[in-house]
Amino acid sequence: MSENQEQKAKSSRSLKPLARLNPYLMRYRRMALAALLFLALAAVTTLALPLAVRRMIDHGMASADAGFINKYFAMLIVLAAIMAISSALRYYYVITIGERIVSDIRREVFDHVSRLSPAFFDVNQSGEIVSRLTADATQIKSAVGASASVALRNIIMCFGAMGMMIYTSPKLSVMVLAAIPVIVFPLIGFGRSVRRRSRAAQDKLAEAAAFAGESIGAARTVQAFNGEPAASARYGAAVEQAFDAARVATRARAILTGVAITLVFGSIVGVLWYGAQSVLAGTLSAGTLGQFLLYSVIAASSLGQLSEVWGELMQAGGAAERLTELLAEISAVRSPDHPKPLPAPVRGEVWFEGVEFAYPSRLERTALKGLSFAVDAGETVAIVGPSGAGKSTIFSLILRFYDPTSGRICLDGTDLRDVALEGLREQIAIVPQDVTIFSGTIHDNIAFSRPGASREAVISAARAAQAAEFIDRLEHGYDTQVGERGITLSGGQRQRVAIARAILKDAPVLLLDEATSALDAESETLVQKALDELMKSRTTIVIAHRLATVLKADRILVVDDGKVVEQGTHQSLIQQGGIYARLARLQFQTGAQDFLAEAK
Ligand SMILES: Nc1ncnc2c1ncn2[C@@H]1O[C@H](COP(=O)(O)OP(=O)(O)OP(=O)(O)O)[C@@H](O)[C@H]1O
Repeated sequence: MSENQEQKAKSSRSLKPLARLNPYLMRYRRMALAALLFLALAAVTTLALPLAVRRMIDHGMASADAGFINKYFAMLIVLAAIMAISSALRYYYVITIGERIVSDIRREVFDHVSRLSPAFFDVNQSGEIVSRLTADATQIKSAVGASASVALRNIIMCFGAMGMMIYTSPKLSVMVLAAIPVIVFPLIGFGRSVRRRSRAAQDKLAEAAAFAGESIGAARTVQAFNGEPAASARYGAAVEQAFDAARVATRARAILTGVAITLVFGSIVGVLWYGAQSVLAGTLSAGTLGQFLLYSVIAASSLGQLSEVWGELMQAGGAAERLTELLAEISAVRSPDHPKPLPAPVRGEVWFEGVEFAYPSRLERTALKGLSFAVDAGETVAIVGPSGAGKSTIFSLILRFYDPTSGRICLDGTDLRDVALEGLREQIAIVPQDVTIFSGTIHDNIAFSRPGASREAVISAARAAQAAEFIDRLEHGYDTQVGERGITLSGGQRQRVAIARAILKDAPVLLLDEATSALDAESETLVQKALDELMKSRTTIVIAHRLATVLKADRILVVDDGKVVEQGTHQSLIQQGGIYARLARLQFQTGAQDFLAEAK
């Protein structure tokens, strides 16, 4: 067991994690109080019933007084009505609070997780997080909504009935009370082990869900490699593991229930036998024994129900623990408490000064090793270098997905760590290699970079990005559904949507990761035209894969093994005959060879 798991196991031996739900409950104080009030009212009316029964047996029936019996039956009806109304209201308030709290938790966890820095997502599977949002949240809902109220009602009933038992017959009660430790201690022990096992089952389920999400998301790749049997086997094994864990948890709960009922009813039967002897001996009235009997049945069934929901509450404790763990996760990258303002408007100078960086998930390998360069406002700089040199890492650091281990990165002379995160990212537009298209309309996808943008603004960005023409040809134009639940766009179309997004954002700094996949000649021309438009009059840093791009750049930075190893224009670098010349020959293929031929 890893240290982390051990810690989790240790902390999962109590109901304490449920206390983490308190702040949420406090938000709905009034509703909670109302629920508590009706809960108590329903319990008290239930507890009043046996009193009526005794009086009826001892007075009404013994003396065959019809008027007395009628009066009592009328009272019973009133009691039943109070019980019915208060039970209905309790149900309404309790379930509503449960739903409300879980909606709040879901929103908060999602808000929090979506703001965590990418370092978190490097080591956590997205499917597992989604499973926590759905399965764990649902468990909390049933706990807060149902189990907690059942538990509370039964605690009130149990104590109330026990009090009334003592009032009815102290002697019989002493015997019952003596049996209680025998009943309660084993239950507590069992309850703990149930909770531990439930957490294990939920963990296994989350693992299975994570794998399913990954595999279904990559269905094409899986099918292309005939990977379905392997994926099915892996998912099947994960589901079976989850089942095994759930069965172990269920077995523990079943034993818990059985043991509880045996202990409780065994003790009651023993005590009643003694009571029956007392009635025969004339030391106890039949009505009193009846009353005692009813109270002990109420106390026992409350205990029985309590032991059942106890397990559920423990499960919910596990779920609350897992969700609050997510909420306690602190983002590695945060806005400073007192952010420095950036100049308005931002000019767009980007400096790297002796930047060292290792990914938090791979600290042993330094990705950037003292990287320094400066990009002037409005300049276009192309970054080239072999695979794994650290080019994408540079982009991640400019966007402040991670902070450098040492050295600093500045925008217009201000260290990125001193600037508000949102303010920084407002100044940067990115066109990534793999464009994410969200499910929604084309309009929404372009306006993603500027929510609330007008239709005119979106259309003009699409025009500038050479995307308007293909959008106009779609059946519903800008309102066409794309992404997961809509049509699929081609590689070139996706890129132009991404460029339109960047044009609409109109930020002073542009990060452009050129697609490596070859587009057909027509798309290529269109994408190039769109990019030319986008790069106009702003600082552009481009991870270049095309000859046309490096030729147009004001300067080329050659990055290798986390450092800038050469700088200059295409021509000067070719003449140096270093890494760039070699890369250019390989990377830019025929285009470069033509160029080299021309240069000679
Ligand atoms: N999220 C990550 N976590 C851990 N290591 C990473 C992560 N992303 C990249 N790396 C590692 O950091 C190094 C630099 O990667 P980077 O993606 O910056 O290279 P690149 O020059 O962009 O390569 P390519 O041209 O192939 O995209 C590589 O060794 C890579 O394995």
